[in-house]
Order: sequence, then C-alpha cells, then structure tokens
Amino acid sequence: MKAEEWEPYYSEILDFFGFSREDDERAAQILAELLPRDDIAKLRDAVWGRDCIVCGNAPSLAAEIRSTDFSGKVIIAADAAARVLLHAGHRPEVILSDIDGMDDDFLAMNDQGTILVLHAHGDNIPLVRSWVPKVRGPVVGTTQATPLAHVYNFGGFSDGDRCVFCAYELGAAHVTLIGFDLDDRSVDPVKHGKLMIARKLLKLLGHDV
Ligand SMILES: Nc1ncnc2c1ncn2[C@@H]1O[C@H](COP(=O)(O)OP(=O)(O)OP(=O)(O)O)[C@@H](O)[C@H]1O
Ligand SMILES: Nc1nc2c(c(=O)[nH]1)N=C(CO)CN2
Repeated sequence: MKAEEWEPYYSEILDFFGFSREDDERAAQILAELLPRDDIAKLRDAVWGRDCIVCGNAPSLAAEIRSTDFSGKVIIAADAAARVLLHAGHRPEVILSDIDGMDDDFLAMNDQGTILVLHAHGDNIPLVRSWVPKVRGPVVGTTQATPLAHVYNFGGFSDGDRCVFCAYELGAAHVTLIGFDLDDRSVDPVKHGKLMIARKLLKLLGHDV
C-alpha cells in the first residue's frame, strides 16, 4: 500500500487509541539503530509468486491447522501463532511480530531460517531494545509510521493484518487466512478494537473475515 493511501487509516488509528505518532517514529529510529542487518531480499524471495497461508492467533488456530494442507505453501505466522504452528510440527517461513509474543522459541526458529519481521511502535520500545540485539538469523524491521532506510511500512496494524499486507506487498500470488476470529468475545476491549481495525484493513485487500 502506498504511503499516501496508508496515512488516513494510520491517522484514524492514532486518534482511536490515543497513540503518539512521535513515539512510533522514535521506536522506528531505535529499531533502525539496533537491527543487525536488512534481509528484505530474503523475505521477498520467500514470498514472491508463492501461495501463502497467513496464520492469526485465534483460539481456533490449532484445530484449523489440523484441517489445512500446507504443502507447497509459504507459512506466515502472526506473532504467537508461530508457537502454535511449531507445536503442531510446522515451523513458519516468516513471523511478523510486534515482539510482545516473542520468546526463545522465536530465536530458535530464526536460527533454523525463519525470517523475523519485527515491528517497532511507541509502546514496545523496551521490547525492541531487549530482543532485537539477540536476533542471529534473517530479520527485517517494520514501522506503521514513516518508513526509514531499512525499516519498512507495508501497511497494516495488528500482527495478523500486517502479515497479509506484507505478503501482497512482496508479491505473493495468493493469500489464504486461517486462525482469524475477529468476533472473538474472549478478548479485552483494546484487543477487540484492534480486531475491528484488522477487519476493516483486511477488507481493503479483498478479505472479508
Ligand atoms: N481471536 C483472535 N485473537 C487473537 N488474535 C487474533 C484473533 N483473530 C485474529 N488474530 C490475529 O492474530 C494476531 C496475533 O495474535 P497474538 O495473540 O500474538 O496477539 P497480539 O500479540 O496481542 O497481537 P497484536 O499485538 O498484533 O495485537 C493478532 O495480531 C490478530 O491480527
Ligand atoms: N503505538 C502502538 N502501536 C501499536 C500497538 C500499540 O499498542 N501501540 N499495538 C499494535 C498491535 O497490537 C500495533 N501498533
């Protein structure tokens, strides 16, 4: 999504949650300084022209994994969905994370080749500082604010919808979604708000979830 197309959605999100654009920009700057490298070419190679399955972390994910045929597909995990996939025997090719679900499993998957797409925002700066220096494998940085030289904005907000924006932006041939239950009543009000925004953003890409 072009920057000028993303801007009105981003402005609305900032207003809705009371987030600070300046804090998001500061977080992106910090991420840029801490990233060991920029593996955007590897990420593009993994996704370009491929059929991708994006996995959200709804409670239904484990069951949906059991009824999904992953053969020949690129698995893209939204944050903690990566652990559910791993426990079901599927190491994702790509994980997008705003780092709040990150743990040593993510580093172990990254050591085996999983590309970590790490997102900085105004409310995760301590997580950026503590986890980014530990990354040894392929890594790409993202922001929801103005992009920097090696910190990309593919569009999207929550980890799940950002996965879908990222896949299309990098040339995926086809994107299937599993593990998205945006009407999930078990989540807190802030998360509910994020899932409603995910629905609106995914609709822009032709996914009615
Ligand atoms: N019912 C659901 N509950 C949680 N996540 C969901 C659900 N349905 C879809 N998702 C997607 O799965 C993504 C990863 O979920 P996770 O549990 O790791 O949440 P999170 O770390 O709180 O996500 P975020 O920080 O992006 O809000 C979410 O960003 C969201 O887009
Ligand atoms: N500033 C800010 N940005 C975000 C936040 C958040 O809590 N604060 N949460 C997100 C997905 O959970 C994505 N972006």
